[in-house]
Amino acid sequence: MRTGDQSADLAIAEVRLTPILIADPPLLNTQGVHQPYTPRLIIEVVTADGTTGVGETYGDTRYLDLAAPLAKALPGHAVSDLNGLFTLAERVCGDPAEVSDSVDVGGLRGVQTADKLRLSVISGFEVACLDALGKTLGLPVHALLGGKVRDAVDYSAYLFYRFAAHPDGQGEADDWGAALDPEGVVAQARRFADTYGFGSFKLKGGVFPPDQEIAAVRALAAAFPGKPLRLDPNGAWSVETSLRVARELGDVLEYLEDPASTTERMAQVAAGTSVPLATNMCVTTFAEIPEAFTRGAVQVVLSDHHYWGGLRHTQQLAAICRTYGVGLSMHSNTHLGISLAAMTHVAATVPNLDYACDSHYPWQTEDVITERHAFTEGRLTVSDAPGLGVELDRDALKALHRRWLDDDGTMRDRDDAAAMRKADPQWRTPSVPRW
Ligand SMILES: O=C([O-])C(=O)C[C@H](O)[C@@H](O)C(=O)[O-]
Ligand SMILES: [Mg+2]
Repeated sequence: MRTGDQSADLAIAEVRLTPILIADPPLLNTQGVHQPYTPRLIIEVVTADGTTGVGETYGDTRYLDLAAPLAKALPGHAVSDLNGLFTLAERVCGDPAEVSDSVDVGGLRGVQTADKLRLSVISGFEVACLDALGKTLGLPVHALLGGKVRDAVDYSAYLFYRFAAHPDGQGEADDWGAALDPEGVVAQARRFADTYGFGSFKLKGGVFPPDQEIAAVRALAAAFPGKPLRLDPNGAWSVETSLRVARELGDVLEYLEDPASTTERMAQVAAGTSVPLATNMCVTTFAEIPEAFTRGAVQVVLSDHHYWGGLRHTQQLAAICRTYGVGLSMHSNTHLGISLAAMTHVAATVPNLDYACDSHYPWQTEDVITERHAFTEGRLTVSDAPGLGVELDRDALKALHRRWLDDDGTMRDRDDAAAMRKADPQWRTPSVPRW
């Protein structure tokens, strides 16, 4: 690696795509339960003078299908030409075969569109290019994005109802036990607080009838007085139910996340409550912003560099939110340390990141980096090392890729409803509003 070399050859010589399967605990959401293993894609770009940058994104088949032509077209393209990366992707990626208007379970992030799939793929390449560029120039990614405005980024505990073990007995065992009632949720929160120092808590809801989830949030409020709390049923409730929950929990919620699906329903809920509404479902693209913001349907947007199209798009989203006086938080779903590094770099550059970011990372026991990120007092220190500041663990990558190769295809596309059918053969993705 040549650092600080202004005359380095930034042209991409090689791109490596490695699909992997990573262990995921039996976490519950409104669609079902997480699979024992979930797909991710690790992207490496190697410059002509041998610097390697790494990126990470979704690894389901439809993402792999778009990543392959982009990887093939990239050699010769400069890692510094990030605008050109988007143009190239539009030209070579084509339209994905399978796009539906159903909610994408790989992150429960609103409807699927061809653009969103493409942007999710580009984001992994953008991060890899920025990592390579930073390593070449001897600069951290946050410096390439304009510089950090904070030295540490706050994260929130991401609480889930969960089974003790996967219904089919597969997957990696852990010692968290089941969390299916308020006591279980509080015990989980306690462990998150003690181990990582998190000072705010989000409960993934939409799993049990609302009164049970209200009881769980009340129990959290009693156990952690004054701490910011969030509840996210992923659009499972009607407008009436959303308003009832907002009334009952208004005194303890920092925000209510996607209580109802669609901008229309969110606008109706927002009109009837002063509890801020957050979303990572009805505002997930720039095109969805005007209607939602002008109607006051959401007060907080959860950014996510994966599906917004990278770190620079996240900064653009932040600027629009600032303009409209809408708050900004950060969404997460099952991801590894490369993505957490990218999230932390961009979060460090956004002045109006008003809330602690979500991260699934504590639930992930496997990683492809040599040194895992460590939360202290619920925060991650922003790395000043060149690039992302992480190093790929090639042995781990190989082993997780081996798992992907050995899989018969059942785990290669995340399907929480199918995973739930192992426990309940009649289970179908619930239609919304569910309650
Ligand atoms: O709405 C959210 O915050 C998410 O969808 C985050 C995650 O994808 C989560 O719900 C999950 O993985 O079950
Ligand atoms: Mg959400």
